[in-house]
This record gives sequence, structure tokens and C-alpha cells, in this order.
Amino acid sequence: MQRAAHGLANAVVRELRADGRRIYGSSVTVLAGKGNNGGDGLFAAAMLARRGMRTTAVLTAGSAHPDALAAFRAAGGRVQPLDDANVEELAVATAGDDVVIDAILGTGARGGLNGPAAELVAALQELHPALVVACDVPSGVDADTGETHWPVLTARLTVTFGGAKAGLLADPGEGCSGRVHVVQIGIEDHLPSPALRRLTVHDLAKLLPHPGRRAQKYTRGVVGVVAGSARYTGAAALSVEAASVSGPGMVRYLGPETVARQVLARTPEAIWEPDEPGRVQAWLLGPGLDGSDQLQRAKDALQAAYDGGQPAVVDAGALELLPERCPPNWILTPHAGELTSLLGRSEVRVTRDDVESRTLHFVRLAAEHTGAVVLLKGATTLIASPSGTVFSQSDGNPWMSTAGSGDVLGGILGALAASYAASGLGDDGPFAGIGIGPEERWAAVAAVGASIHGMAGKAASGAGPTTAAAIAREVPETFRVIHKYVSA
Ligand SMILES: NC(=O)C1=CN([C@@H]2O[C@H](COP(=O)(O)OP(=O)(O)OC[C@H]3O[C@@H](n4cnc5c(N)ncnc54)[C@H](O)[C@@H]3O)[C@@H](O)[C@H]2O)[C@@H](O)CC1
Ligand SMILES: Nc1ncnc2c1ncn2[C@@H]1O[C@H](COP(=O)(O)OP(=O)(O)O)[C@@H](O)[C@H]1O
Ligand SMILES: [K+]
Repeated sequence: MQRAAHGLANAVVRELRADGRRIYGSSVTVLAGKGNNGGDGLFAAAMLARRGMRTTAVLTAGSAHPDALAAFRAAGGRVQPLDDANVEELAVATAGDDVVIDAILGTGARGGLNGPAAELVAALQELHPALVVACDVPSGVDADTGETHWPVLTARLTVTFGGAKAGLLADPGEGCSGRVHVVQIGIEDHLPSPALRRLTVHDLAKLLPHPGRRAQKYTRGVVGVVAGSARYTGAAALSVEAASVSGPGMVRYLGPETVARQVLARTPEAIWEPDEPGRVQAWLLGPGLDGSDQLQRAKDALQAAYDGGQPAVVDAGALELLPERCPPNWILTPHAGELTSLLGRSEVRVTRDDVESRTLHFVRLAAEHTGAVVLLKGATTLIASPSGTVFSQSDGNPWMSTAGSGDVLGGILGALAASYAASGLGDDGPFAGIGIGPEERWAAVAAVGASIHGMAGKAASGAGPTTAAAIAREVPETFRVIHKYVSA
């Protein structure tokens, strides 16, 4: 507990300094529940009091961790028990402080806040405190799932102990957590492996395909794309362009001539295949499909992938064409609405709101039911392997929620699938090197793609508007940025 509290207090100090604030004389209120989470918060506040901060503890449950409360009092902290009568007054006083530490509930929570604690948090959230730091997990967020019991005080920073909890890496929990800082407290070897894995840029540097000296276009992977239609020409143009800049040996485009002309005007490197495609190592099927001819091409390609054992990235309209059970090297890329329909195909009746409030649960369920890798798009992208492993990538920014952004993601994924299919995902390769087992490698490939898409989008946006085309144009530079981390 001392290590956790120390890590929390240090993080508060760093955050204040980064804001250009002095530590001595600044004010902090810790909202402390009765369990060990409150104990961590009180010990941390005691350390901050000893550094000259004005500290208040609002006890949300009447009692508090006895040793931590004693340490807090001994350090000169002021104690305020919360009750029905003083909620408003304490909310206003707390919102005026330089820092609020949320230490009401941690991993021992059952359900969310209620009573005066819920009222206090709801009132504080409205008052927008300057800096909220959550202790271990924002109170009300389920640490194991990211499911959220409102109200929750949105944190700028969550200081968590031992390892990043799944609830901090899956929406809606991630949306309440801000940046996540992990403090090692010496119990790491005894913890089970984390339920969610997030690839870092160092992981990406190890995993990205890199052409060998004697590479030629067929050994680098050929991706076949069935996308777009007379109505949605842009989906074809964007997905082919994105595939083409994501490092395959070649892109073959299948579609009507009118669309192909526009695709080739943008990406002259692509090959148009009116109907019978040449050899491909992986497929991208679905963005912007419309009309019976394009749907038929997608069906034929899906069948070819099934018969030939090739990976297929299946998006948008092509999600309707899936067999009951997919091969494990297929990557389905629904957004929350499409996941709702996908689950409906296996008699799981849910709404989009259900999916958005339980992202981890439903992405896992979809992978289990379809047998494929399922990549659920959103601010945080979750990628579930049918074997049960889930990756979580959150590298983009909200400006990326723009028409065609998903088509670009499809192109990146199709190209990566072709590259890895051509080079193999062998047992002694880089995936094994970072502890990714054979049954979770296609999910890792999808996580690599989601991460590249996010990084490219963030670079294209800076902190302002961007377009899908601009995201695609940033992909080669994103590869170069990642390669700088090789052996770093
Ligand atoms: N497990 C460990 O090894 C470590 C745990 N630590 C801290 O301990 C925390 C977990 O502590 P606890 O197990 O005491 O649990 P919590 O501090 O999360 O809270 C549990 C207490 O709150 C009550 N409670 C549960 N749900 C409630 C609700 N909805 N409304 C009001 N009260 C509720 C429980 O009856 C219990 O008394 C972690 O989050 C972390 O901050 C750290 O000190 C480091 C080590
Ligand atoms: N708030 C957000 N922050 C970051 N990325 C986002 C956000 N919202 C959506 N995205 C990403 O943008 C893309 C949108 O894809 P999609 O929903 O298929 O849109 P479209 O069909 O218009 O291309 C996905 O990759 C998704 O992860
Ligand atoms: K907390």
C-alpha cells in the first residue's frame, strides 16, 4: 500500500509541475471510500501534506482505512465526513481545489456509487474540477470489464497498480480514465496475465513486415480488393489507395469498369481485374459494396478465400455474406452498429447501446460465435481472437471519425494480411518473440493495423480536422516512424 500511495503522490506532483503549479501551498482533496482504495488515497494525501499541500479528506462512507486515516491526520490533513446535508457545499469546495483524488472505490467495488457519494461525484462532474487523478480505477468503472456505473468522475490521469486493468483499456471505462500510469508495487509476478493487451510502438517495430533483400512483388504479398460501387466510388478509391501504401507487393482491384477507372486514376499501381482475379494472398471485401454484381464478386472471393485458406478482411456490406463459422484467419471489422447485426445472426439480440456499454463482452462473444478475429472499431479499437485473447489499441483521435476512415483501415489491414500471409507467421518469428502465441497471431496482425491507422490519423490530424484520404497518405511515414524504434 505504501508503494501504491507513493506512486500516486509522485504522479500528482508531476502533473501539477507539468501544469506549471507549485506544490507547496496548492490544495488537494481526496475522496476516500472505506476500503483499501481509500487507504491508498489517504496515505498519498498524507505524503502530499508533508510536502506542503493543503489537504482535505472527504470520507464518503463514514469509516476509512484506520492506519491510513491516522497517517493522514498526523500529517495535518483535514477530515470531512460526507452526509446528505453537506453534499453541495463539499462539491463546491472540492471543485475549487487544485487537485481531486478519486479514491472511493477500487477493484473491490460491487456495482457503482450510490447515496451521497453518487450525488457528490455527479455534482463535481458538472463543476469541472481542474485536475482529477483516479486511484487505481475511476470509481464506478468495473476494473475487469470497462463497464461503467454512472455517475463517474472523469479523470485526466489514472494511477493504477501492478498492471493496466482491462477496465482502463476498454470503453466506456477508458473514456473516463484519461492517461493511464502504471506503478509497479512488487506483486507483479503473482498477478495473472492481463486480460487485455495493448501493443506498443516497440512491439510494432518488431512485428512490422520488412522486405528481405531479394524480395519481389509476389513474395511480398498480393491483396485482392472487392470494394466500392457506382454509388460508393470513394470507398473503392480509398481502400485501394490505403492498401497500396501499406506495403504489399501488389493490389488487385475487382469491380465495375466505371469504378476501376477512378480507382486507377488515384492509384495507377493497382491492377484492375474485371472478374477472374490472378493469384492473391489475402482479401479485403466489403467497403462501399452496392448492387448484385459487386455482391457476387464479394461472395466469390469469400468462397475462394475459404477454399484456399487465405486470410480475408471482411467489412461493411460483406459482413452479411459470412458463413455460419469462419476460419480463424479472417478479420471482421464492424463498428458498434454492425456488431449488433453480426451478433443478431447468431441469435444474440442486442442494441447498439448495449454493445457500446459492454464493448469487451460483446467483441469477445462475436469472436466466439463467428470463429473469426473480430475488430470492433471506435475511439478504442478492441480486437478479439476466437482463442479468447483481446488486444486494445487507442492510437488515434476523435477527428478520425470521418467518412471513409474505416475504408482506409480496411486497406491497411488487407495489405498487412497479404504481407504476413506471404512471409508466414512462423513459430520462431517476431510474434513468438514478444509472447504472442500461434492462435492469437491474426488478432495481433489486426492490432498492428489498427495501431498504424490510429497513428497515421493522429499525424494527419495534429489537433484539427482531417480526411480519410489524408490518413491514407500518412501511412508510409507512419511505417518510417515505427521503424525508428527497431532495436531502440
Ligand atoms: N489487491 C492488492 O494487492 C492491492 C490493492 N490495492 C488497493 O486496494 C484496492 C482494493 O481494495 P478493497 O478490496 O478494499 O476494495 P475497494 O477499496 O475497492 O472497496 C471495497 C469497500 O467498498 C465497499 N463497496 C463495494 N462496492 C461498493 C459500492 N458500490 N458502494 C459503496 N461501497 C462499496 C466494500 O464493502 C468494501 O468495504 C485497489 O483498488 C487498490 O487501490 C493497493 O493498495 C495495492 C495492492
Ligand atoms: N472517436 C474516435 N477516436 C478515434 N478513432 C475513431 C473514433 N471514432 C471512430 N474512429 C475510427 O475511425 C474509423 C471509422 O470507421 P467506420 O465506422 O467504418 O467509418 P466509415 O464507414 O465512414 O469509414 C475506425 O477505424 C474507428 O476506429
Ligand atoms: K478509485
